[in-house]
Amino acid sequence: MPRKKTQAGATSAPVVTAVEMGARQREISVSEFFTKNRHLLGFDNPRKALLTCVKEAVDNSLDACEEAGILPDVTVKLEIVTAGQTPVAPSQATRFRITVTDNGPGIVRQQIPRVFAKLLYGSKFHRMRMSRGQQGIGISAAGMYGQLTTGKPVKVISRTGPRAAAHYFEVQIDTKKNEPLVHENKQIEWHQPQGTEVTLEVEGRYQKGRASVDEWLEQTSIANPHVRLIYQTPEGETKEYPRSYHELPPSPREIKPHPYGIEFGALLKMLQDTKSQTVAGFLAGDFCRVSPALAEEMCKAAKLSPNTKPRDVKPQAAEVLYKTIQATKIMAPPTNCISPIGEKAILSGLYKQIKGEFYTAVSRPPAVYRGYPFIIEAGLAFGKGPEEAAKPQQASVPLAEGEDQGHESELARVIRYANRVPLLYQQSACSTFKAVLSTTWRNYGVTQSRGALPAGPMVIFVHMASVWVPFTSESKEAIADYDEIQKEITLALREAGRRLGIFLRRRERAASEFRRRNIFDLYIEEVVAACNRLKGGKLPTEKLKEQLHKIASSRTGGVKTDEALGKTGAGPEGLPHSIIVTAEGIEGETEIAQQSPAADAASPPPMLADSTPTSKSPRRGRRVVKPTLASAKGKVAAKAKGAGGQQEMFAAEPTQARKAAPRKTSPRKTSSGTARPTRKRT
Ligand SMILES: Nc1ncnc2c1ncn2[C@@H]1O[C@H](COP(=O)(O)OP(=O)(O)OP(=O)(O)O)[C@@H](O)[C@H]1O
Repeated sequence: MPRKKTQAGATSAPVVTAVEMGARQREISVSEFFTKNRHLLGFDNPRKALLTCVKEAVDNSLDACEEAGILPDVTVKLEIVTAGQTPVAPSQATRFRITVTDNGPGIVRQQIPRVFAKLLYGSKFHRMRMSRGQQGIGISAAGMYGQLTTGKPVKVISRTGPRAAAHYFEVQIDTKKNEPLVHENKQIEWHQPQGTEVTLEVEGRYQKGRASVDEWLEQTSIANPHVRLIYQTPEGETKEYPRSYHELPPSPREIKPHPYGIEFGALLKMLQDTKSQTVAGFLAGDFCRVSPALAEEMCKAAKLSPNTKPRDVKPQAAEVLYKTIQATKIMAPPTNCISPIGEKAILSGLYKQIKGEFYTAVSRPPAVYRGYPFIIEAGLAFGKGPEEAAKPQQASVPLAEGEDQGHESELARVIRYANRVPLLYQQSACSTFKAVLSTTWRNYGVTQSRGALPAGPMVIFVHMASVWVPFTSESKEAIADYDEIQKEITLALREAGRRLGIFLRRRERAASEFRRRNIFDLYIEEVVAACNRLKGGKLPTEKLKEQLHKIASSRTGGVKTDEALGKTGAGPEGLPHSIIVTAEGIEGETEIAQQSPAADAASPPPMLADSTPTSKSPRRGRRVVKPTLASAKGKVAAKAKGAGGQQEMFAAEPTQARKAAPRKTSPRKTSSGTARPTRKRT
């Protein structure tokens, strides 16, 4: 190799000629690229890699079930793989076997090798329809990671129906070619009539807490209350997240691209690829919201004959057409391609998983970014639950001026979702998190330091549903900061915050009125006795007492105070899609709160309550709710029929409007078969 001499006479590094450089040029396969850059796919450290593998497999199972119209039953099993016989503690283990089984439609035999061992191969990338998966990378990347770290192939069992045979495959990726290598392919006996089971062996680390597999599954259950999820932890524990919503989300429709959403290059490509014979036909047929009349109008404005063959349109004419399209008023894209979670299901999920005193949910109307329709949803769970709230405050040291109570300094927790999938990493890069920070929570009665999260026992839920979620990277961890998206999230959070503000203000006012009333009530006995003495014992004391109690009540807010404190069973007035939990019972969307136990009755005993709760969101587990009464306005109250029983009885009981149902404690079986008392609200 020629070496150049520097001016000082020393020999420099070898010089390479263009020919030599040319000889080194090589195509890079997508698998090779992602092998080197696996951090881009969420495999940057063993703990995160374990989560990414679970996430990709579960997302696919849920997508497949929903698309096939099947209520998903998904099992996730994490097992420790040891080299020798000595058992290893889960936190010390470095290798895991992940098995995810679903009851979905299965995968046809011919497709299995490419689905699991070829990057950028999938059914979702090219269509405009909401789904968890988008890119066609996820599960094959997880398989590739397993292959890279343990050398083991992906094992797949799939069956497309009870009459079809179950097929077992072992596949790996040929990373040089990005093509599958099939090591095993046979028919087997499988106990499931239909579905798919994927087994991956990977290097990983299991640690509970924030951004763990446990947290991800818990959050998945919040946003997907129609899913029944069973999780077998590496510790050998089985947790079940029961189905609390028995309807599938409405199936999203596939739509065509909106003209505003495409870039010039994409238009050129579409003109070449279209099956339409004329430009007008192309515009009306290949885009949504373009009628034949509008297509003709656009052609006219672009000075292009509507009958021109699309392939004959020259780049210059195409550019004029592109500008014309952008300048034309076109209806926003249809939104039936998106399936939001919905206020009821969000409330149900939050109520099921998080102990609190106030819950609310907001679904915004559809909006559009870059031609892609999207919907933002927000939810709030506030408080620690009435049991915690009722606990006597610890004798505390007097607070200095401006100093907060202990729980006040606890920051809110934000749980983020994209197309129903929890996002656990890169929080600060996410548009949802930025919107939470920029919301002025002080306006809603919550303390907040400048540029910080609001303080208090609060969980803030944000969901973006779209046909294409703009993630900041292929690992799909944070949503990019488009102005339209940011604005919608802010509006949803403001509405949820406004409702929280109403609840807090009302509760504060009512509590102080109630204290005042108690003081009046205390003196009524004394006053009546004194008056009676003055009148020589001839006073109708009971009547006077009753009158004085009435006055005390009306002077301290009357029924309104009782309502705000949850003492009447009336719903939270002026707070739509909300639940208020008080020591007396629940108010508002009581039907939602009742759905969990009903669901439980249909499925084996859940073990959720047995799992360790996270510090800021203690899990509710299964709870028997005993809402009190229907208000005189005809609001319904739910009757609990006993522990774990079906709780579908909703009856309007206007006559009982002031009688609180007695609450009992009844024993209930846990998953392990031991009796556990149900929660008692009083
Ligand atoms: N359990 C399953 N049941 C049915 N089909 C499946 C299952 N798992 C994967 N598939 C099919 O395999 C394809 C590839 O899955 P993969 O996870 O690689 O990509 P994706 O889900 O399309 O997108 P992303 O990379 O964003 O996750 C899916 O599009 C789906 O059609």
